[in-house]
Amino acid sequence: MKTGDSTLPHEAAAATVPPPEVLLSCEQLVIGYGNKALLPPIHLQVRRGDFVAVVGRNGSGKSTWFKTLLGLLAPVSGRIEKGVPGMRSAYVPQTASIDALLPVRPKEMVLWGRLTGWNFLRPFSSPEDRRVAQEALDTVGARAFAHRPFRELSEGQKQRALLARVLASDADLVLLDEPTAAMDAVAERETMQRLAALARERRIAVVVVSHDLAMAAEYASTLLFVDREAPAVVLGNAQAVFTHPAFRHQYGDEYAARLGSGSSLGPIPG
Ligand SMILES: Nc1ncnc2c1ncn2[C@@H]1O[C@H](COP(=O)(O)OP(=O)(O)OP(=O)(O)O)[C@@H](O)[C@H]1O
Repeated sequence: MKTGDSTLPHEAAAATVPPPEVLLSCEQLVIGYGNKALLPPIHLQVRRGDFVAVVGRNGSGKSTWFKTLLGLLAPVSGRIEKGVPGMRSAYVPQTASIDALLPVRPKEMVLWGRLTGWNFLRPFSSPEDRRVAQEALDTVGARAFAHRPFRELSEGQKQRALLARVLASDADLVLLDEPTAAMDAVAERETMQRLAALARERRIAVVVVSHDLAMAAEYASTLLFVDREAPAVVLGNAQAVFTHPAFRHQYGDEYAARLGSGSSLGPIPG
């Protein structure tokens, strides 16, 4: 069993500059069901400004890690620390899991993203809330369908609405489970660009599950590769992950090499 290097790139920065705050920390975290470990221990720190992409094949444990971070599933062992006091987190589930729940329109959904704690007692949103919500809807190109029922939207439109909610939420830490799965190629790239900009400019920590490895490599500062079969957890930059034996075993040497070289990618062989 292999555990990757847990040092994120900025940790190598000059010792005189204090590192950004840690917003999420997993200490030898073992995830699984019914006390049965799914993966080797996950050991990482996510700081302000980090953009971490979680990659791995279907059934490899990505959503299980998210569920554990959210407190929906108890860790088998190890610890999770959520950063600083008063920190706000936002979670964007895979679209399918909220479809039926919401007889609501994107406009309200995004506004509600601004409410937390005692704010729930405030019956009306403020002009500032409405301004921020509208700006978020515009940013993701959702203005045209902001007033339509959420459940009538296309999958890609739903994902845009969910992204607008994150933009409006002022969260410090954002966890997104396959936020671009139903988007067209242009929207997907725009979304990854926006998430990278959020991390960089607003100093938010972004953790995103993605099956688009080339896009993850291009925009994320760090990749977390999980592989239930090996089993393995590999943390590092794209180069380190794509050359790792466990990754090459799962995706094939040729495909991994093409990813590593950044050349144009065809479908995954096999
Ligand atoms: N409630 C559960 N009890 C037991 N095993 C489960 C449960 N939910 C999921 N699993 C198993 O845990 C493994 C990891 O599932 P998980 O949903 O974390 O994968 P994933 O990497 O998110 O996959 P995908 O890319 O398909 O979304 C799978 O083998 C799955 O069958």
